[in-house]
Amino acid sequence: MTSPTEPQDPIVTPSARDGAPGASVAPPDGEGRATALPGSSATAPAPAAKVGHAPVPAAEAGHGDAPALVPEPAPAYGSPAVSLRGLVKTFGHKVAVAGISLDIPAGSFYGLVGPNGAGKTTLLSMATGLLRPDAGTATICGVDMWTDPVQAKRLLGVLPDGMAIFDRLTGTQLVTYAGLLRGMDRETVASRTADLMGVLDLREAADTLVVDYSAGMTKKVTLAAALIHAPRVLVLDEPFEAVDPVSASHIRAILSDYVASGGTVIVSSHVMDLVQRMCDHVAVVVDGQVRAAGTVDEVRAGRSLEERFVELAGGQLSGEGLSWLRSS
Ligand SMILES: Nc1ncnc2c1ncn2[C@@H]1O[C@H](COP(=O)(O)OP(=O)(O)OP(=O)(O)O)[C@@H](O)[C@H]1O
Repeated sequence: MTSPTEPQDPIVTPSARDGAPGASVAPPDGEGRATALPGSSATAPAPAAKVGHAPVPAAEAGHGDAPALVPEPAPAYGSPAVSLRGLVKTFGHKVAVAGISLDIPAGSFYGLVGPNGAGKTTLLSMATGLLRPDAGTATICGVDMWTDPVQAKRLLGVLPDGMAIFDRLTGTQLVTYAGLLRGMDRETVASRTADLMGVLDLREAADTLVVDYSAGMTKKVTLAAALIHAPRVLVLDEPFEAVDPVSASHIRAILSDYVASGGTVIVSSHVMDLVQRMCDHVAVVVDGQVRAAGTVDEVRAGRSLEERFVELAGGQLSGEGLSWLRSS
């Protein structure tokens, strides 16, 4: 279900996947997993100066004779970049998210962890305007996602998990398209696209169709599309899945620079060691609820994050069962 207040973001429908860019642009379905190249239609301010360029002057925000968009002031360090209140989502009888409230401090590198099916993707989809909540609110730098989605999405870059993209474009075309959709001027888009393709080790594949990319390459080019407008908040669902270690290390360096320059990163991951090393905050989601949240040190409470995670998720570290599988 869509409502009149939903953002008019570029959405790739199945028919568009085989067609030209812009062949099928529709609002998000608001139910189930959206198929989207998420983002907004205007340039956001730029804490991500390290992604190849200095911060974007306000004048760059417009193109042609369009008036320049003046960036909103960044929230002070420590105030929430993302604030979630009482978010609920059910699918039939399944309660995917059961009333989650969470504050993500600005300038934090925030990990979201939880077992399979815990509700992480559903939560992030509601926070980023891809899935309408049954109840609750999500605000991005003080802007309500569901009452002012266009403004809220200007502040966001999103790497969704498992969504369709315009894969009949080349990598360069896809990233360029994402920048132009956000109202950036062609020169800046071209220059940043080249930077991103280089940093993400996609230069040789720049003119290859995305449909012919490997899973890791697709992940990287989607990340480039999420970064092109230098958003204030980056939401990344499983960004390292299928990505090789060298590329993963490049991505981590980009994200760390981004956070150091004032950006906020929210990353969902199943790799506890990575979250422990990379993130400064973490929330553990189990059965659609937050079981623990805070700084990584607070949550792990003197143990490894993996041990704490297993404890909170009610699991076990030692292998049991499947006795028939043992060879002796
Ligand atoms: N569109 C949908 N229709 C029906 N059920 C759904 C839908 N999306 C999610 N669910 C259910 O909601 C629950 C939470 O799913 P979600 O994808 O948010 O979990 P997750 O924590 O991201 O899992 P994973 O770590 O495996 O990716 C699961 O039980 C899932 O089956």
